[in-house]
Amino acid sequence: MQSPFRTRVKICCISSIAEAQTAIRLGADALGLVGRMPSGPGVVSDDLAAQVVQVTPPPIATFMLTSETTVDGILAHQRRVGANTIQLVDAVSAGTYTQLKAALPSVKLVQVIHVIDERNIDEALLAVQLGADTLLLDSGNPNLAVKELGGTGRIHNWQVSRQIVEQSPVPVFLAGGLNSNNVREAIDSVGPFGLDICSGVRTNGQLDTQKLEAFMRLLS
Ligand SMILES: O=C(O)c1ccccc1N[C@@H]1O[C@H](COP(=O)(O)O)[C@@H](O)[C@H]1O
Repeated sequence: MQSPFRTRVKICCISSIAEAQTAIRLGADALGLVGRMPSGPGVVSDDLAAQVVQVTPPPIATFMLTSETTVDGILAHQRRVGANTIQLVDAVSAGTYTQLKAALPSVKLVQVIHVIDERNIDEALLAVQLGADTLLLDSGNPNLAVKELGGTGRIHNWQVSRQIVEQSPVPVFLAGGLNSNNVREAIDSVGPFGLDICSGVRTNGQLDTQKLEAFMRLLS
């Protein structure tokens, strides 16, 4: 899929209504709300996530990040939060996308691929075949004893990510360690549809307006 005229931006780890409003004011296309995770700095309660969803106007998308892997667990999480997009940060079994779409026809499904090596290309294309609406390439490691499913602040192998972008029939977001120092190189080398950022626009865990403004100015 070709890049849009302006690379889209999802601001993740939203931790208050005020942060959501700041992100929207500065140009975010989507907000990320991190549910319960085995590790990572961005987790918020389902109650807060639901409040942010309630105050977010169209056309801004609300991405609920879930580490649930069963259909029932994912549906229960979505019912608590009400987001219009579900970001699956862990691998799910083959029939999951079809069952989620049947239960939630208007909710979009984003599959995260943690890019480690070229084997992730097949994993990404299979997720699309099975029903993922969008891919998001991040830098976690689901093979660790305590899984890392995102929020690492690290970049990954962007050459593999580029190959996924070139072969994917659906939009691809790039995540993992992005900031205003590397965002231009990320866009030029990977050519993603969108970018997804958490730690790179924060200071001491709080959304930093100056960092976010600097980041947004560098997009094309
Ligand atoms: O932020 C977290 O705590 C988190 C935990 C588990 C899964 C995803 C998480 N956040 C996502 O990770 C990406 C990358 O973060 P960073 O920019 O490298 O800090 C972020 O965009 C969120 O989508």
